[in-house]
Amino acid sequence: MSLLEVKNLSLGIYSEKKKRWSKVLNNVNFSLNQNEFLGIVGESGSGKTILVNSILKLMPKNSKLFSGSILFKDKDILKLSEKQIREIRGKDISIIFQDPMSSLHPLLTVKDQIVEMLLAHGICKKSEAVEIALDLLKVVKIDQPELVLNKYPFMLSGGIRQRVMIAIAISCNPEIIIADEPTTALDVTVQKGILDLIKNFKKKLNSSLILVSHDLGVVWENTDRIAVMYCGRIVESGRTKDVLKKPLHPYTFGLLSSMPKRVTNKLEIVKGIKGSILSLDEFPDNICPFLPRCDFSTKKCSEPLSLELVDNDRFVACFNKGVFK
Ligand SMILES: Nc1ncnc2c1ncn2[C@@H]1O[C@H](COP(=O)(O)OP(=O)(O)OP(=O)(O)O)[C@@H](O)[C@H]1O
Repeated sequence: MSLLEVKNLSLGIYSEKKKRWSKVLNNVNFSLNQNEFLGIVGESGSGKTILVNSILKLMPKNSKLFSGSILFKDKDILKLSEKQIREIRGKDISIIFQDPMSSLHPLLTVKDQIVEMLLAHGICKKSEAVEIALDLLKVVKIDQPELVLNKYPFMLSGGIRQRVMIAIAISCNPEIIIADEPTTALDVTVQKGILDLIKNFKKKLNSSLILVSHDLGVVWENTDRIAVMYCGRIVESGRTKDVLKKPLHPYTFGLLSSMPKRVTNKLEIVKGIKGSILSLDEFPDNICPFLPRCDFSTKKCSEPLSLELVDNDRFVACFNKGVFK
């Protein structure tokens, strides 16, 4: 059985301006197995953040669940009370946000933030907490951890802040760690160090990971399975290597063509995908939302479609699977 199962998840957000609901998640299905690393990719606005935040029941106030469930250890997270979900957050499922500055408490030292997490979940006695906080800073490879322990977030560099965020995320040894664009706010030299740390979760912590990124290279190198999102839907999923070596959905193919490749020391011209992502309420619910941008569409593409199993653990929502090969 899977560790986490997202079933038929549809979520709406109310727009005051338009005076109507937009479906930001549309019948999303995926699962996460024990010790598995799953990548979620897609353009900005495709629904990646809203999806992973839903796993911790952190949906925006102006949202409404239309359908679906998120099963973790036989419990539907979406049906838990605020008190019940608070017991799970950080302890069983933790999240590393894109911008550590906005997720760390600005008025608490690093020590206080880690200690608070450890004590809130009963991980250790008060007398042991500072020692454990120090060890955690060593685990995330922070130099001079004793000094960093007493600093406030604004006194630290972006890379160190993100390492502190990771220390907090792993402090309770959670079963699932969600990393939502964990390196986007950091410069390139720091990114690799953070990704190397995250890679180690698998061996050292035995945790499962959901890694959200718009960078296919990052997902390729760091995950076992991948789900490609477009307009609030998963359009293709499967083993990362299978999907990225032989994409079957034209959107995945387009994302891959948009990756810069170095060829004989010259930068190849990136092909990209024509047009831009639709606003979510612009398209009928069950019609392929990629249709207006697709170079391979046929008449059949204006008929309703859904995500179909095509091979071992490989799902695709397209009538013309792999037609561009
Ligand atoms: N609080 C909110 N109020 C209104 N609309 C929202 C809110 N949060 C998200 N949305 C909308 O939901 C859709 C999905 O947003 P989401 O942030 O999940 O996308 P994303 O794929 O994570 O994008 P990015 O890569 O830029 O973070 C977008 O159309 C976004 O404008």
